[in-house]
Amino acid sequence: TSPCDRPAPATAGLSHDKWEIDHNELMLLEELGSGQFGVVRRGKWRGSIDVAVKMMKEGTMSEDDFIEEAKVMTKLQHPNLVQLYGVCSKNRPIFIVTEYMRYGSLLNHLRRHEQSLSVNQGLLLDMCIQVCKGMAYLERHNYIHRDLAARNCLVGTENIVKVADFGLARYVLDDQYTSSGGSKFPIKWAPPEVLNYTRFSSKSDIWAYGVLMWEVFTCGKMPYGRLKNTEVVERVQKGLILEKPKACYKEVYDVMRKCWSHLPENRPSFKLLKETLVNVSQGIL
Ligand SMILES: CNC(=O)Nc1cc(-c2cccc(-n3cnc4cc(C(C)(C)C)ccc4c3=O)c2C)cn(C)c1=O
Repeated sequence: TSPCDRPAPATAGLSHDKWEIDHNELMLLEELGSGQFGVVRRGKWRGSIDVAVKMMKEGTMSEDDFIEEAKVMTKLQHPNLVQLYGVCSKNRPIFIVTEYMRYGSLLNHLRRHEQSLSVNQGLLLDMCIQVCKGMAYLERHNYIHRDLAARNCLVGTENIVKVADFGLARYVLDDQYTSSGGSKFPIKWAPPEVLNYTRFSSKSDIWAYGVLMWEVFTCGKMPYGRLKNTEVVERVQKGLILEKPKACYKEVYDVMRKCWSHLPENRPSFKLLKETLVNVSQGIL
């Protein structure tokens, strides 16, 4: 009998994993910048969908572990999370294909629009609430970001803010980034238990979220100014915290301070934080 009249094997089509993207369906456009894993470009997927494509530089990522994790990450879907569409893992370098955010990193956005943003605390608080919603979703799914900061959030149209690159820190091969003594380790966003034991948890994400709130209400200042990492470690371990930003309601600063409770168990959950911040925004605005 000819192959065409034999029934297709039951596995036909399943072998093409839905998180695998055919690179022939991608059209690469301008470069957006480069991050921990190398160059990122804007692109079009299937002719019309705007995407960002990370082109993994050799030796920057433990690729096989990541490709395994990608199956889980594509299932994390929320309006305030930058969506992972899939990976092109059949060739090297591998591509990570995500949703495209038109206005780039939140940190650059804050710095660029300081004049108009510094007098609009309602908008600043709304940005913080959007990040909190995305993080509350990750918390519900027991997913830890490990590098939450304004630089790792992205801005879209209508002041939409989304959390990016959640969980990717686990696949970075650069010791300067992964070890707490390294030059690229995000010391200024780390709580005592991470500085001392690199113990990451949703409660360490909460500490980082408090620093992100401080970044938002200072329109992108560097936390602890020009202090060296060693000086920041000393201060944090002694219980010293970031001072209240000038243009920041006391109720908002009180929320930041709760995120910086020395003991992880004394910090709020993202679920509770969201309710608190929404109440604060209704109360003061
Ligand atoms: C104008 N619009 C845009 O530029 N839009 C966009 C810019 C980027 C972009 C461009 C260059 C570098 C990076 N970047 C930055 N930090 C990173 C940090 C990490 C960790 C592991 C250290 C957390 C991993 C990857 C990256 C990374 O790829 C990004 C996110 C990504 N997306 C989705 C956009 O919509």
